[in-house]
Amino acid sequence: MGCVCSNVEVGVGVAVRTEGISKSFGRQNIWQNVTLNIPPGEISLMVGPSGTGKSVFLKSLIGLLKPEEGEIFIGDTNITTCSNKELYEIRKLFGVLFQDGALFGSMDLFDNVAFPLREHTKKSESDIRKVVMEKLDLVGLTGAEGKLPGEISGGMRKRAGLARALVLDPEIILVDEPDSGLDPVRTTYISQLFLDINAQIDATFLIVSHNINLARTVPDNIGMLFRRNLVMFGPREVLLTSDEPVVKQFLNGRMIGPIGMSEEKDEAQMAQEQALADAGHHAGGVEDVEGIVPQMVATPGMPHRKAIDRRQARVREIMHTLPHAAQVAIQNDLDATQDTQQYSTYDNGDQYDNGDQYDNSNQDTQVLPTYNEGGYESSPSLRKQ
Ligand SMILES: Nc1ncnc2c1ncn2[C@@H]1O[C@H](COP(=O)(O)OP(=O)(O)OP(=O)(O)O)[C@@H](O)[C@H]1O
Repeated sequence: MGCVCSNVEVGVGVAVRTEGISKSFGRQNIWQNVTLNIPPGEISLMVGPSGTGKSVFLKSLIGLLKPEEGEIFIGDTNITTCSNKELYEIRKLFGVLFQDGALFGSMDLFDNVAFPLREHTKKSESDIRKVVMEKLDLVGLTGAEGKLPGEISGGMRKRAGLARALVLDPEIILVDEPDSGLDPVRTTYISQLFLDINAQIDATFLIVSHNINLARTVPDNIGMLFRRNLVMFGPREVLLTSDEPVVKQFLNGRMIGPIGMSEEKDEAQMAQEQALADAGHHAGGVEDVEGIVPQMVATPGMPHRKAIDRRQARVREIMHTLPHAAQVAIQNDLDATQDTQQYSTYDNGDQYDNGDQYDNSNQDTQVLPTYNEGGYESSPSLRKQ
């Protein structure tokens, strides 16, 4: 397990793995049989309509909620069976940014950010000051340390929450809806911070969000929860080029598709909405975005984001298991990176003559690739409930 110290990085963030986990509250099943590997040191994003259990998933990963079935591994530790003492130690690997920053209203930003250091370390006050000021600087809040949470904007509160999430040098950073309550510009600023922090400390990120812009431009990997199942999890190119109706609908924010106002739609409602759209009624969203928009990069001057190299090596190995469109997008990206050593060039050249390597013929069962140790395996999705 790697360790990240204040200024010196000596390892990569920790891998997070779930094996067939299911969670219910009483008779309400939230999700079932969720198996995925979150690659260490990369930025992963979980999307899904409201109420699909994204926050419950995050809370399960740090042991705040316990799935009734399955196992969760943080590095090598199975947190579903480990002792409370071990769980306490494992939690120190995490930095968590909750939706509202979860700051103490009566403490100024300095004391809020210092809180975990005073609780969990024996650092002197002068060392605490050094760390707190460094983290406040990292999130652009130098000068605001004396303010109370009630005196600053929502965006600043989130950044203060992020500074607090960073003070114990986490190896895994969980972020719950970073965009909630933020305008699109501030959301992009905080997204830039995630990429910069990832470049600096190589921590594993899992962000939960329904923000389409963020999904398209920030993560290395994307997963989607829908109808109590993990529909897919894989490199960004897999979801961003997917023809899966629920994924396309979600990423374009349209009414047409399986997602309804309440969690799901029946066939009759889908047919009625399609008929309205065919008759010219605007189904919402923007025009379908086809293909991949460039991924954001770390701010110039930041260290090179090593997650890019690791992900490329990983994706190269399993490329032949991916859908054709994802292969094309990945190859374009690999070529662009080779040419420019940047991760931002977009070229839509079609380098594959056909999708032979990916057998997509089984349209009825809608099998989709889910990343697992060593590659992708097909997992049934959108099972009719
Ligand atoms: N502690 C709890 N006890 C009972 N039910 C809960 C608890 N926590 C969450 N739930 C229920 O689990 C479901 C999923 O909630 P969750 O907040 O994880 O969804 P979400 O996908 O994060 O939604 P949103 O995008 O709207 O934040 C909801 O129906 C919620 O009411």
